[in-house]
Amino acid sequence: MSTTQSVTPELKKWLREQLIAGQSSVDLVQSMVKAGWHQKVALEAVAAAKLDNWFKPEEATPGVPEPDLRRGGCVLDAGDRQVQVLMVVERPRVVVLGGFLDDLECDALVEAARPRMSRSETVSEVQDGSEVNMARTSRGMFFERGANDVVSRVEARIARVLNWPLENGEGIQVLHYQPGAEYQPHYDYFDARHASTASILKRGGQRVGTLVMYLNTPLRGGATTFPESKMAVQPIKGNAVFFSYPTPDPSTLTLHGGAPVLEGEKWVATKWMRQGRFA
Ligand SMILES: O=C(O)CCC(=O)C(=O)O
Ligand SMILES: [Fe+2]
Repeated sequence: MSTTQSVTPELKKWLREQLIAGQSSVDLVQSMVKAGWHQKVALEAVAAAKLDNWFKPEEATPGVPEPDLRRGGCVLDAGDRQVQVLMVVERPRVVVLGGFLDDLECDALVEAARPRMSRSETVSEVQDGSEVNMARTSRGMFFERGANDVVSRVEARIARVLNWPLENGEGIQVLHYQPGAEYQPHYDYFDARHASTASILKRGGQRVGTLVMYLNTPLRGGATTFPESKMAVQPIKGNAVFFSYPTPDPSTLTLHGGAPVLEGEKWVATKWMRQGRFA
């Protein structure tokens, strides 16, 4: 063969499939060499196929909130501050953000929420409305959208970083977990089988994304866990975990929970984002 071997689209496709099927790069290079390819060409072709298999942000699902990661930025411009991109996962779609809130914002949210906390409720599975649920042993409250200056500032930041209209966001919810308290794994979208879902969906449609912001750092425990992908995000003050789910379906792998707090306490603020305007 000549030294100007060129890799055909068919070969690229085959390499990508082999990599997805679990073939090692070394084995693939060896089989290409056996088939007459120059080692250098084979190495480059396999490396290119590996890159092709990596998640391409421009192919992100439309119709859900999503930070702009197209240019591989490690830091996002949130308007009034720079937010760090700490981890990016394709499926479930999870992005961990660093420095989303500053310490003063975290403290202000906790202090504004503290006098208004009551035992958290979840949407009732049997009747219209919500009820106290043993799976959720935290205490919580909701801020109306734009409830105070800090809430407004944080809501504007969320809309900008996640490219999602502020009007599609529910009011921020603050949760407080004492030692032993947890939020057992659940999906944030509304389950079509529940009696109350039809009336909930009239206000802005389904939830399609969640941002959980950590308002303090517990001493031990309290991670946000994604059991299906065996992933845990540690709750560090000021950081946030974002995840999205284009369909209200377990295939999104967005089952998640708040692991029990083992020592200290845990405060989070959650913003749920709807498909349409949440009025
Ligand atoms: O506390 C956590 O880490 C998770 C909170 C959560 O799942 C929610 O607010 O929907
Ligand atoms: Fe949740």
